[in-house]
Amino acid sequence: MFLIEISNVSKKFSNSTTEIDAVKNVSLKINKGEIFGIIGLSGAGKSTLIRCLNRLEEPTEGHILIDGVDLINLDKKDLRKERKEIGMIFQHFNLLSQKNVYDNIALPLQLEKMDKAKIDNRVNELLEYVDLKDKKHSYPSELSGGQKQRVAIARAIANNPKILLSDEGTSALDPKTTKSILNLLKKIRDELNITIVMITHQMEVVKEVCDRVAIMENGQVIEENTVENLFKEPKTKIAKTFINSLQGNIEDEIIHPNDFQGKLIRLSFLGNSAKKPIVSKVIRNFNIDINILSGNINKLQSTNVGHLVLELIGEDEEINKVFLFLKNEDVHVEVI
Ligand SMILES: Nc1ncnc2c1ncn2[C@@H]1O[C@H](COP(=O)(O)OP(=O)(O)OP(=O)(O)O)[C@@H](O)[C@H]1O
Repeated sequence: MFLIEISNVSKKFSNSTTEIDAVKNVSLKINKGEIFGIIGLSGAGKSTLIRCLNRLEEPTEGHILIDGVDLINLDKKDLRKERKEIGMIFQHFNLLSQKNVYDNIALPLQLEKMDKAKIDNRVNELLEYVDLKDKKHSYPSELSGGQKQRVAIARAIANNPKILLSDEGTSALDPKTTKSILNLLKKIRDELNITIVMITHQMEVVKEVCDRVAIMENGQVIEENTVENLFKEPKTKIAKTFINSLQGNIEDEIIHPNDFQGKLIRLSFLGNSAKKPIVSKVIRNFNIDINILSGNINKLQSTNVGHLVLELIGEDEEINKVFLFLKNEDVHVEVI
């Protein structure tokens, strides 16, 4: 069984003059222990969708099942209970500025009416877990962005939820701090077995931690893929644009097929196929010339994905033989 089942969820915002379909008929299934990314450009509907997952936003249609329980059918009291299973972090941290780090983390435990000694134990344990023991008495204004997000994460997992939602949780952070927060999220998934759903507009985040990803555009999910396959064989144009936005993937901007006389191809290879001397084999076995135009490699959670853009110069018949050879070597070929 899936831990989260989003089925046919839509959300309309309307006022007297306009109607906006922020989320349109989205269905997704997320496994226990997964880190699932939802990526899309601004306005795609990501925030609205993730907020539907704990009913911070009421879906206009559809169902949200958490461990088989449909949140949509719950009354206020049962919803409050179910929400304890779903922690959430935000781009701007949403800490209480009047309370210090200790009290911010203690808050959800106090709401549970846990006794003081137990709260003290749990908060100290959480401070240790997120590596902020020395900031216990500091106020949010005295912390860096990364430290604030660590406090927010400790608060979000204080009640041992099954799920952690991240609404652009690293978008306000610099790349190094982003990495350390993503590592903390990975640790939370690995050690506490908390399922994480994160929305982001950064492909770096997806590449770094996600197992699977859904791409949203105009309120709809237009592609759902494992991160491996997304990098190897993106199905949609927007997925390709996101991948190309990563540092080093600038081929779209500099390589135009019209500028070359030969056939331009883009090879994608995963894991083992990345280790084979493909190019030299092609040159040795076929009567063609090769011009290497660009290459890069992306390190994903589980494997590496390499891309190589080549110009093949030779007879069509020979080039077709090369395509067949590459296919047999488990290399994906796209003619640009
Ligand atoms: N409370 C609201 N009332 C009216 N329209 C809204 C509301 N919240 C979101 N929208 C609209 O719904 C659409 C989707 O917005 P949403 O914030 O979900 O997108 P997003 O992908 O998260 O974008 P961003 O990354 O910029 O936050 C947008 O057109 C937005 O203007």
